Amino acid sequence: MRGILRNIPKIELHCHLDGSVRPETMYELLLQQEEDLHVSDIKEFEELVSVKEECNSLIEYLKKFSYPLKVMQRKENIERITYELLEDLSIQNVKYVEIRFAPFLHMNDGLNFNDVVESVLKGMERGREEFNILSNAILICMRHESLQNSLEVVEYGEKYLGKGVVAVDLAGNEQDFPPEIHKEAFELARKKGYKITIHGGETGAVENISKSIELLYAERIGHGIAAIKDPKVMELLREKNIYLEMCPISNLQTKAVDSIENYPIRKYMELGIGVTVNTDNTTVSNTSLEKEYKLLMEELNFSIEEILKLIDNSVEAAFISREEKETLRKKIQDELKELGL
Ligand SMILES: O=c1[nH]cnc2c1ncn2[C@@H]1O[C@H](CO)[C@@H](O)[C@H]1O
Ligand SMILES: [Zn+2]
Repeated sequence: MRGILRNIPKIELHCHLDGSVRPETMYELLLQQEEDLHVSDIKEFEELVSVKEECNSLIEYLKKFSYPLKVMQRKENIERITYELLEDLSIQNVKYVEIRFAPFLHMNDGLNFNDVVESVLKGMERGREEFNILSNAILICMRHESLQNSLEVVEYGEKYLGKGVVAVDLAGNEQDFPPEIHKEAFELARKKGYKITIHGGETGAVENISKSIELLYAERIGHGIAAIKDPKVMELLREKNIYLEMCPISNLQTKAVDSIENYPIRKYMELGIGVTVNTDNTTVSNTSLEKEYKLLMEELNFSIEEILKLIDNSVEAAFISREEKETLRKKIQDELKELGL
């Protein structure tokens, strides 16, 4: 079974760039910057940059991003990290990925908004040329930042719409910063033609999901774990055909869910809610799509057909045109046929 999971063509819709930096690259760049790491080798460093069993909240999980963000303040590093992520994903047979990042987190040391976005887009372009992997970018507004900050993400990002940027997102500490703070920014994003996905009901209240849909115009929801608590919210997701970007391993680490047995994915599927499976952060969560699928098969008895259905859901939920979806679908089906699936 492992062989099959490794080889099947995959789609990734929820992947944070800063949470998915190769540890070796981070280590090399941190040493170059003469950062004091208090570790003696890469092995110890790897321990530092991903979460352990002891992680007991999203807030703790988010602390891990301080390492990658130290090195992601230079154009060449951002481009390289994007390019390397695409190389890693293409080796895992990921055909299409939406890469998300918060431009303002990369502006602490002299870069401006355009520098950051253009570096990611360059990395994406090189990745497409060399590894034949398609990608688009999602710009993140951070929940703890001001509304003004989110408005600027939307304003400054507009010129990249259709040139690699497709959507905006809201991420960060959900418990303390509800969606409505950023309402105006997402109203503006909708007017400007961005697609919208919002982290909601990850470790926060179930109302954050309905607020993200009704006030922030979310077309997809990141995680959506809390929906299980309210049949009305589940009905809203189903009726509006809003896909969930679920990330099982990350959700276990942040204690969004207490155990895999209680993971609501099957229930959602039975109710007709569109679900997709993603990694969230390959380095911080020390995961891959293969590991996520394997977990579902081993712990929740998913069949290979159900995994393929999840991948097809991701094609459907992707922020690309109908035509692009059909091309992607065809590519996937051709490969599956070759694999005898
Ligand atoms: O699962 C998550 N939930 C909420 N916020 C997250 C998650 N993963 C990463 N980030 C936040 O998004 C920023 C930009 O990528 C990261 O720096 C981190 O603060
Ligand atoms: Zn996320």
